[in-house]
Amino acid sequence: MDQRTANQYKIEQKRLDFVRGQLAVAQEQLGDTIKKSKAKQKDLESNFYDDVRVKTSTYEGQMETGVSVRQQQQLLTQHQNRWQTATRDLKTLQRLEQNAYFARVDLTEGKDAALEKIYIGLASFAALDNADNYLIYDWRAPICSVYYDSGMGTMTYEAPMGSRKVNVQLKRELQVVGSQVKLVFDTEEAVGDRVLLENLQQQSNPKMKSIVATIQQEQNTIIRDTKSELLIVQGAAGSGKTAAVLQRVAFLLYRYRGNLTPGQLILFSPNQLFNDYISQVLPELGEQNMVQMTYYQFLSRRVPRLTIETLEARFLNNLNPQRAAVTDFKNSLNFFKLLQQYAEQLNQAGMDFKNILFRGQVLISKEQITEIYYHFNQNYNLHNRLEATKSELLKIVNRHIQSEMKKRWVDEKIQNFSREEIEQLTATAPTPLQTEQQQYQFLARKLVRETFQKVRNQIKRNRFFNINQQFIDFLQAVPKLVSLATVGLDAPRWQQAVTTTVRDFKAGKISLSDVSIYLALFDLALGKHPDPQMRFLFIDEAQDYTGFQLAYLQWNFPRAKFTLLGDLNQAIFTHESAPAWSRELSQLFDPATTRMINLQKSYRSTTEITNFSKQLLTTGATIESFARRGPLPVIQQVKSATAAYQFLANELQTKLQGTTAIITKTLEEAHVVRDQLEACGQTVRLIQTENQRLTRGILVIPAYLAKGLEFDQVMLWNVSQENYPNQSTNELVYTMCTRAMHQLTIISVGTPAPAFSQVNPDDYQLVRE
Ligand SMILES: Nc1ncnc2c1ncn2[C@@H]1O[C@H](COP(=O)(O)OP(=O)(O)OP(=O)(O)O)[C@@H](O)[C@H]1O
Repeated sequence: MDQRTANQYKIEQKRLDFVRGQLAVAQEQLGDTIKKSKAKQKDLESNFYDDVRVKTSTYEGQMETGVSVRQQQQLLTQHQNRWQTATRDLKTLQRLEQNAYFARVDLTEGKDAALEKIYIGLASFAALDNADNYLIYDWRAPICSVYYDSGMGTMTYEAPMGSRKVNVQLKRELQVVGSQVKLVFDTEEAVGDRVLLENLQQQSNPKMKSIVATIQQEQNTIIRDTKSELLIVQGAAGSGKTAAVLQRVAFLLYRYRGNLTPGQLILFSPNQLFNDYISQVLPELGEQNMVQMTYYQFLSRRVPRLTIETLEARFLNNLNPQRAAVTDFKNSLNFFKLLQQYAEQLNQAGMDFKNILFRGQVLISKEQITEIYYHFNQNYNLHNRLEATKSELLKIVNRHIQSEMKKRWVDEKIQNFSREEIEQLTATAPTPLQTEQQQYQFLARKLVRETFQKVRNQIKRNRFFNINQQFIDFLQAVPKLVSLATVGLDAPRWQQAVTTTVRDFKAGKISLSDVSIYLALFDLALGKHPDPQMRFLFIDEAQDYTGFQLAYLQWNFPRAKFTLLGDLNQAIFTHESAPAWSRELSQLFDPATTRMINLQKSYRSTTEITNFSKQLLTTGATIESFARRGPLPVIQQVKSATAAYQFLANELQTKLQGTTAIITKTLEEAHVVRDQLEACGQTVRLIQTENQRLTRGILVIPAYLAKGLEFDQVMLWNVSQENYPNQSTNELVYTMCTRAMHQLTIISVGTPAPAFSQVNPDDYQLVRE
């Protein structure tokens, strides 16, 4: 270390010592506040009524008592809030104590201004004697943006009041662990490759980590965007789309703090395993997780009685190259528009209702309901029409009470009541029941009212709307609404598809495309108001969403700004309609407020793995790898399945560390591989549902569950010509290969898949048995 560098270390160490000193005092003060406020709260609670002036004999006395109780409660809440806030702040300081900051930027803002030294960390911390003197800046503070943007000298950053100009004179990476400055490194660039490389070389973890210290410039743009209604992040596998969006959530919560809660941000993720994988990132940054769910969960919680096609079934169906034109049509944005058009027409005619029953008899017939529904004038919209109908229906139910009271079943029930039961039931009578006649009337009314309550609830919950029939009616009506020829279909083909859907539906089964249609129809026909609260919506692996689904989400969350993360090269479910995806988006969102950011650098895998994988794609040329080296991918060609298992078992026993995934095409294959490896004496864990947890060690996992995840070593099971015969599976092979961080081994029983013939033979090692 030269003298200059040694001096820099000394200066930084001295400053760190100072900051840690302040942190220690601040922690002590907070600890004190917590102790005192808790004690005060306890004291107030135990003496609550002693301290309240209780006077109840006069009206003034009662008023005074009320005021006194309220004051006492306010005091209690104040103390409670105080220690809760202090506890939260203390946690932040404890995090800073472990890692005070990770970067420094020296800059001047405005002519003749003094040089400012900005230290960037996970949270802000001000000097004890001067609240305006920030010793540490939160990485999300507007000024910190210049650290992540490239270059030095004059730069601008976006502050809430507009753009600000600064002159950046120094960018310094710092590695601080507890009380020690471990690394000081000046860089001219944005975030130097050195720390990034060091981070990426580490072994993977079953939980994703935050990347605040090494956010790259394009990622910074994604994180800090507040203007776009639609932000599309198209990026290669491993380019940090997911990482960036999680930091974006943290940024938004900071930027709009006080006005935005984690419950107003929703992330749609590819599967439950992925949710588990990313679950620690936000807590690590001191924020709570946003709402997280899969699209499947979003729908299935509303249709508990229907069995929706599973992720696996959907994947297997889509592997079939003969993908029905019908499904493509149903998945399109146009189909959503058709549905809207159909729902609009329901204002004039065509709503399907069910009879409202009471004790097995028709109380209000569907014809009667239809008549009521359509007798309101043209100005009613679907929502008002329904509400008005409901209140009419409730009135009718009430009118039935009088006649129902005279029915035999009522009389029989009352005659069978015991003395105690009668006493109990009449205890709530508002006026004394003088005669037996009065008592009888009271009981009969009560009985009938209670029995009608179920009917009332059904009305309130729209149970008289026959959604199942409406859904079938809609499918039948489609040929009248659109010329099937324009979407590459004809009447017999459509009819056949409808028959299959109806048959499955009657058996309680429904596909993922159909369930979206079913629920959208339910919402539209009933004029449901969408959710106005959600402010930001994120979709990971958005390339797997159909135009219909995106339109339905937009309809559901009309106030939310959308961020879509996708890699059109990894469209596992909808690959053939990938180009349609972007076209449909431009119809859903105003292009003027849409921004598209392309991430081309892949951070996950070594240069060797990235170079290899990108050649599997015709469009892969633009993907760059981050300069991290490793061994060449290996294609191991063996003669038989037995030899393949033997090879796999040997490999697993020798050189593996960290996480290893054996990725198979289907779940069925995963079962076989697990059983065979166990027969060879190797312990492995099978991931067969998305509800399992990821752990270290060796996992066997089908491709569709490995989406979005990463592992130190990846072994692809049997990517042979036989198993992956054509081009349509190239994207799947690409997705599987790009799960590997350090090492990739591909096993093939017999000739490897044709996908590999596109790859330069120098970029992998072919080992033949
Ligand atoms: N700026 C960064 N600093 C450090 N690590 C990063 C950075 N960007 C990405 N990474 C790491 O690269 C890996 C891949 O990132 P991520 O999973 O976000 O990529 P992705 O684009 O969502 O990938 P895929 O589409 O394949 O799911 C992760 O381990 C992530 O932590």
